[in-house]
Amino acid sequence: MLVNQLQILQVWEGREACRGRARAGRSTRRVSPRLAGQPPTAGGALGIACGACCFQRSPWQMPQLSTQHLRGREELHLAHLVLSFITMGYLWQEGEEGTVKVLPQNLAVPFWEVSQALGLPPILSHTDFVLANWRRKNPNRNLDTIISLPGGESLRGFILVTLLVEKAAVPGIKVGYRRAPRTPMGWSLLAASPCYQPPRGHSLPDFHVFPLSWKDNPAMPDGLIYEGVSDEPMAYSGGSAAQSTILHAFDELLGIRHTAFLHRMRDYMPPPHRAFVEEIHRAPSLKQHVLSSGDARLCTAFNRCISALAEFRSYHITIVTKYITVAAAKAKAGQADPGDRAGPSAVKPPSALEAKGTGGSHIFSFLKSVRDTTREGMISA
Ligand code: HEM
Repeated sequence: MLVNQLQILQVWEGREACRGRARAGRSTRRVSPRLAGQPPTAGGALGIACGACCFQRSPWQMPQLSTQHLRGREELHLAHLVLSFITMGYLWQEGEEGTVKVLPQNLAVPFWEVSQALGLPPILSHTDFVLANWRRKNPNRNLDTIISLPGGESLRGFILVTLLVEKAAVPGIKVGYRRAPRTPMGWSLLAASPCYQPPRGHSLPDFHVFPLSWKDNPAMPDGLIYEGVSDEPMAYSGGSAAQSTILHAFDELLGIRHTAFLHRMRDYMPPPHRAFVEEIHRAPSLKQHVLSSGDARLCTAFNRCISALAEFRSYHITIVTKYITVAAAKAKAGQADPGDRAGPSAVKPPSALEAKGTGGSHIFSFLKSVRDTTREGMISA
């Protein structure tokens, strides 16, 4: 079977999958086939809400997907989204133990080709997980994700909340780009903060599937071999909102310099986003302009933007604290989120976030240092 662009679109919309299931009278498999003593499949164990059953065969048996029919950025992004989720399902279907070291050629080659065409790394990034992963339920209704992972409603809520934060930042980005000193960027960030709250009825997410990295990950110390692409393993960081362009753009606009880690995250942005951030970096300094103007009102407006950015980051730290504490407590009690169909083991926080004696202290010191560096960007009176 040659999977062309149309089939990928059908996978996206889940229509073919649903029809296929209806014809065959079977339901979507949600149990790990490896655990069930069957060969692993590309998407089955993911419980992907869309067309996973199109990929109910092992990637080793699956025909090599052709990317030659994909046209335009939208289709490429959609293909990247689908291939990245299938890859994640294949690699992590049994959690962090017993991870595979080789991505089969049938999956690796098309994933690599689509990634090259988009200038994105061949891994599920923020671009896939959030920016490309939404649709309207119908023209007048609310947003929904295209693909989700086990994690129930809470994970779907997390994806959409992050998307709303991106949306809330748009006015700030627009004004910031025009570099008007009386930017309402601060308001934009303040408007984004409440978006952090889980939507009504949704609890905090159980990210048992995170971190989905094969860089600096003890479970995959050498990275991943993309069969048919290279014999050498390659290492990539998984998706994180640290790869979101909005915060990088605001930081550059306000002259805030951050860590090597955050800089490295720019490699995970779509090239036009990266170019946008770099263009702001190259432009004459806004802070210098405000300072040399000697205008007290400009200084106040500038500082208000810095405060809003620091407040936003403080709020984020509060949410991350809640998540780590709640997830650790749930894991201890062996409780699952009611919306999570994957069972009690699913509430186990990922090892990188786990309070393994450190209480996740490395994460908090990182996030706090980013917040404190932001505060240091203030113009003193
Ligand atoms: C329960 C929800 C969340 C958790 C547990 C969480 C966790 C984390 C963690 C652990 C990091 C450290 C970097 C990394 O490991 O990649 C991080 C960074 C970051 N997160 Fe979140 N996050 C959450 C929600 C959000 C949302 C909704 C946004 C909105 C865009 C966001 C934006 C960021 C940004 C921009 C960074 C980079 C650090 C910075 O610029 O301050 N996070 N997050």
